[in-house]
Amino acid sequence: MAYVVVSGDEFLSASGLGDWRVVAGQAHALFRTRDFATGLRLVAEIGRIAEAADHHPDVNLRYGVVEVRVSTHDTQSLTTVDIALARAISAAARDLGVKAEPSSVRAWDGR
Ligand SMILES: C[C@H](O)[C@H](O)[C@H]1CNC2=NC(N)=NC(=O)C2=N1
Repeated sequence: MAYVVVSGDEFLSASGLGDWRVVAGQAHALFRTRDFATGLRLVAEIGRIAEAADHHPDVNLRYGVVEVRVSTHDTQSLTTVDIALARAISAAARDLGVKAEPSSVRAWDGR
């Protein structure tokens, strides 16, 4: 795929990405899901979105929390595809009544 690379600032200034923060070149969101079942539903929806787009985030499911990290592996950067994926993930969370907590975003291990 011909990716269009964007900087962290360009990613964050795209519309509809208020849930997201950029840490070490990757975009992160943290969703407070309140319980495990809601977290599982959000992860399932993220999986459906990722497979449809053939673009896959990293996901960390815990009790009450789903952390999501997005970047493009092929370019080792953020791209316009990450913008679309992040928007779709935020919309899925909103549809489930799940709120993001950008102030709690942190970097986590592994790429
Ligand atoms: C062949 C396939 O299209 C590629 O490997 C896709 C799959 N999913 C992907 N997901 C992400 N996040 N970055 C990629 O570069 C990527 N590449």
